[in-house]
Amino acid sequence: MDKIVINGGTPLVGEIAISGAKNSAIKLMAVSLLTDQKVTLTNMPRLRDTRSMAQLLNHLGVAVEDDAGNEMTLHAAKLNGATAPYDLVRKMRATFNVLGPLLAREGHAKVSLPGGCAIGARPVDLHLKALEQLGATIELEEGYVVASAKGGLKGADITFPFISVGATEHAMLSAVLASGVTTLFNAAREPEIIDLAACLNGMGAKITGAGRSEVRIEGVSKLSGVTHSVVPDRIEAGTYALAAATAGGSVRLTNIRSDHLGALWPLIAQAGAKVSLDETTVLIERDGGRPRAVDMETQAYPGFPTDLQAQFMGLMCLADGVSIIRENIFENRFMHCPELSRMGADITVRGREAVVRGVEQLRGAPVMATDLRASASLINCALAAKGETHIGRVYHLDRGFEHIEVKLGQCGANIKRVPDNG
Ligand SMILES: CC(=O)N[C@H]1[C@@H](OP(=O)(O)OP(=O)(O)OC[C@H]2O[C@@H](n3ccc(=O)[nH]c3=O)[C@H](O)[C@@H]2O)O[C@H](CO)[C@@H](O)[C@@H]1O
Ligand SMILES: C=C(OP(=O)(O)O)C(=O)O
Repeated sequence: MDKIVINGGTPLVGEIAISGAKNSAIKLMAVSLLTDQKVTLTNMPRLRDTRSMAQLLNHLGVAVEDDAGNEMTLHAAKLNGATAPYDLVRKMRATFNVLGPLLAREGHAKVSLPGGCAIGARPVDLHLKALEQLGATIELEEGYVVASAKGGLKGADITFPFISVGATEHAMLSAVLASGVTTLFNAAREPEIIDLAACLNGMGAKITGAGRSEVRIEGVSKLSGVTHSVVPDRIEAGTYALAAATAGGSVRLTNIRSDHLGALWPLIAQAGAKVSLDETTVLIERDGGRPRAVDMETQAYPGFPTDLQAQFMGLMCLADGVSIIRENIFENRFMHCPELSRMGADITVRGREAVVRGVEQLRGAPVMATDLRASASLINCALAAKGETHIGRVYHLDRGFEHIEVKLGQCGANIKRVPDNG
């Protein structure tokens, strides 16, 4: 296993090209199960999660051509079966979203309950209820969901009791080949949902309303192949924007969709960094002095993303004042707090809220990555801290950040990956 070593305290200066979105790419890969023709994805990030998804799809019979660059072609001419085993599903969340497509294509499926970051209980009841409403019969057997839809899936009205990104995507992936019309109410509105709909529509699906709370899906009998470019990763972009604000300096991010981070830019500006935006780039500049304390709470899109909560907290650790950070999406997403405290941060967690009293200086320390985005907050704080920080368990980070040492290194960060013999 590797660790990342950062010698902090130098401002970041340079340019970073943002990759395609992990959270879109892995769902787009599952789309390949819905057609016997080729699905080509461009602007694909090269990540541990995309590799894990490719392994699972390959196990199911999908031929995966990966050009070692940023293009991937998936071809499910014929499937090997409809079982997604525990070992291939447990590493991440989105692997579970093969259930609906397998049901739609094969009429039955057996998929292990998923894994993913341990940031809450993360049940899949909404996914299963949606599939049942589409006519599937579902049983739980020894950690597996065993589902069948003998006469095929049938369109239905599905009202989500609260917003779920994964359940919205899963319902869309299942309903595209169902007979009749499906309407989703209280659907998630994340850019990744719009990306998924755009890809499916490019294959002949009839989806309208993606990105709004009400999504209409008119089932079609067949989908064709497609070439689709993955939407830029708003979480990677937000992470590096916050890295520049935390460590100071001047960093330009390219290949972004700045409108996808509408909740972040005003908060970075309130914290004292200069934010200069156009549609596809942003320049973040902060020099001298401490950031200002700003309160923040996470919300479903277009609110502040929970996947940037830890990184925003990293910035607040150095603020002049007290910031209250409220996590509304996941009940256990403060695992980075004790690790940030090792670096000298002053954070008190009270249920869903963290009270962050900014300190003047963070100091390097040995810390441990606890989940994907938590790891990114440790990186950002280590870049700002005085001295050396060793970040263990970087496999979390590798799930979702492409070439992070290279990208930050280009901006002058003193960061390296070394074997962890500890
Ligand atoms: C791979 C991927 O895209 N992951 C993202 C996705 O996760 P994911 O799709 O798992 O997140 P959801 O939007 O589904 O979760 C929101 C909340 O709903 C709960 N819930 C969800 C489904 C369900 O059946 N029952 C239930 O109770 C969850 O535990 C959580 O408290 O959206 C999250 C919220 O933006 C992001 O943090 C994750 O990075
Ligand atoms: C929580 C995340 O991923 P997953 O849903 O796969 O755990 C994430 O991308 O921040």
